[in-house]
Amino acid sequence: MYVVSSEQMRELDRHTIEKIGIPAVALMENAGRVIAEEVLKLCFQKKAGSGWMAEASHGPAASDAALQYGAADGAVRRGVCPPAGAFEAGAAPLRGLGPACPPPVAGDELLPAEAAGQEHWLILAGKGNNGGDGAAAARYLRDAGMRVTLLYAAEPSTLAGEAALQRDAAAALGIPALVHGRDAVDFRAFTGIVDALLGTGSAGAPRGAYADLIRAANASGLPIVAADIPSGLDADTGALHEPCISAEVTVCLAFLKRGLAQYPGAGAAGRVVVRSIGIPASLCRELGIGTYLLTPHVLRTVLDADVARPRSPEGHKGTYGHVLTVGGSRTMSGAGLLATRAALRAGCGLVTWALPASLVLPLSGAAPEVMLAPATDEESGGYWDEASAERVLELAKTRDVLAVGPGLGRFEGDSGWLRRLWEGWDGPMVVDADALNMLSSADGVDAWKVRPGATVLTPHPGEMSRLLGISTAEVQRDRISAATAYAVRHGVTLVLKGARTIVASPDGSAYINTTGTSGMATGGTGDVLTGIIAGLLAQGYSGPGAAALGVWLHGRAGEEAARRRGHPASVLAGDVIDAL
Ligand SMILES: NC(=O)C1=CN([C@@H]2O[C@H](COP(=O)(O)OP(=O)(O)OC[C@H]3O[C@@H](n4cnc5c(N)ncnc54)[C@H](OP(=O)(O)O)[C@@H]3O)[C@@H](O)[C@H]2O)[C@@H](O)CC1
Ligand SMILES: Nc1ncnc2c1ncn2[C@@H]1O[C@H](COP(=O)(O)OP(=O)(O)O)[C@@H](O)[C@H]1O
Ligand SMILES: [K+]
Repeated sequence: MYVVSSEQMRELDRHTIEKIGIPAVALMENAGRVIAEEVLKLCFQKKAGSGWMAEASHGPAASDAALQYGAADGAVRRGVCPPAGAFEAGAAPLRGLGPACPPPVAGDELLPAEAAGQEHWLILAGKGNNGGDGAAAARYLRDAGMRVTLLYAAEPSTLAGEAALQRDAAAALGIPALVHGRDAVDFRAFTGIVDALLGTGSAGAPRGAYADLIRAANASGLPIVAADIPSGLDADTGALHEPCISAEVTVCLAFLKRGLAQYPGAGAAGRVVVRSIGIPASLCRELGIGTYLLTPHVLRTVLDADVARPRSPEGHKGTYGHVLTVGGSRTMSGAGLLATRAALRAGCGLVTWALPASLVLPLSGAAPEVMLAPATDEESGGYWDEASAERVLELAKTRDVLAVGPGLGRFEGDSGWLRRLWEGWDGPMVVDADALNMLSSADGVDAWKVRPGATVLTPHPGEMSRLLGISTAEVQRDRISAATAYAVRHGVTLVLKGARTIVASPDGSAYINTTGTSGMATGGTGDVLTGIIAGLLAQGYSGPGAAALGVWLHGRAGEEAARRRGHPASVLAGDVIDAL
């Protein structure tokens, strides 16, 4: 699934209208229609969930709707909404039972007429095209049997172009139109709100009437369906302006906007449904859009990485590569162990763990599948030293991938030590934890050799802030840009961790992950990720492929660990490895 910025969305709109010849008003008409459809589905879901449908439905309308949602799987009884964007034409006829053909279904009747008649929705409309979408949606909702009232943020005469056409069409149908500041509005008279105040053309915090209406809508307690984005959300970064709509559903038009894929925006948007409005997806490819939501389909088709991870029946341990983990120290040996075990669970053939010499004996047997290699002299007291770089390079000669950082600690001359590995080892390398801090404190990183092998950096936001020399808050304000800019500039794959982890590749493309759980906010899960990515690199995946598949699998394993434990709060990093 493509993820676009406002600027890219404008380009896609322009191209569709000017080059393909689809009139702007047709796009807006489609927008209005899909927004209305999602409102009707939400109403249906709420009615079905409340049991109203079962009690009140003796008439044909309710059974029509049930047919449309495929009642056979029990979805209607449980009040579960059908999959986003999926409209069933009708349930399959029951063969051999009853009439051969089901009765005709009114395809537009998404909500039984009786239920629609109980709804009265307030459509908040801005003066731009987002407001035009709202006016178009109002007509479809009215046509479905709902009462609707438009509330304009500005004098309706200020609407222009397609939005003015939609305003006039709604007025011609007699849809009541109120204007903020002129007409008194009691929000308690309504059953739901469509937020069509501000879309991708908005800039900065909502002003004046827009801010008043957003506050009133949030305070009303009514369900809010946002058109395209919640008003007040920065569509590019996911930052929330004050105030910002808190939506139950966001009907995102054409393509997912960046701000809906990142927190805190994802939280304000509620359930996000991306609906087509006639802008062809092939245009994204033509216009070079390279930001994606990370799905198994994107992994397979864009990154050549299959979540099924097929293995050759005749493969042997040599087929799947050998990882050298470089990490662990006296007070943080567990980090090295977690990365090492995770690499094995990710499916590589062999793992050797290089660690300070005095830790070898105490840790022998901690993971029987792992080989241990002393990387320092006995005197190091369980910590790393500058001289160990040569020994690590020697060990690396017979291994395929280096995973450097978990539990490493800092030591005298460590940035020079990292540079020795960076420039002396040409194969794939994962750089994490204190190795990232060594990189941050190194002088003149730009002069370091460009590595021929894949280089994957896995910072959390704090480590990213040190790499960029900006605050963590600044990193979080626009995570996609921060990750992409660094990856392109330094020719590395950069994994910016945290909820909705971003994988940025050196060619400028970026992938936003959606797997994972808050249960993974616990010490050691980052070390597990490092091991997984190293294990995948050893099996021959590209840097971006290993990083993206690794992040996806890591999140899925975290979800599974939370399920097994019964609560996310009880997940330990080791559980994530066990769930792989
Ligand atoms: N063909 C297309 O393009 C299609 C577009 N589509 C839809 O259009 C949306 C984009 O529409 P858009 O570009 O007209 O901008 P939009 O989001 O309505 O806001 C602009 C208006 O808001 C105002 N305003 C801005 N910032 C403000 C603030 N902070 N506080 C207060 N006011 C503020 C600004 O006023 P101004 O500052 O210019 O006086 C201007 O009047 C897109 O999200 C999708 O829903 C679909 O119909 C499909 C076809
Ligand atoms: N709320 C969350 N949702 C999804 N994933 C999360 C969440 N919180 C943390 N994670 C994941 O857990 C891992 C934590 O890594 P990190 O901060 O490096 O921990 P550590 O250094 O203790 O190993 C990252 O992969 C991060 O994306
Ligand atoms: K909106």
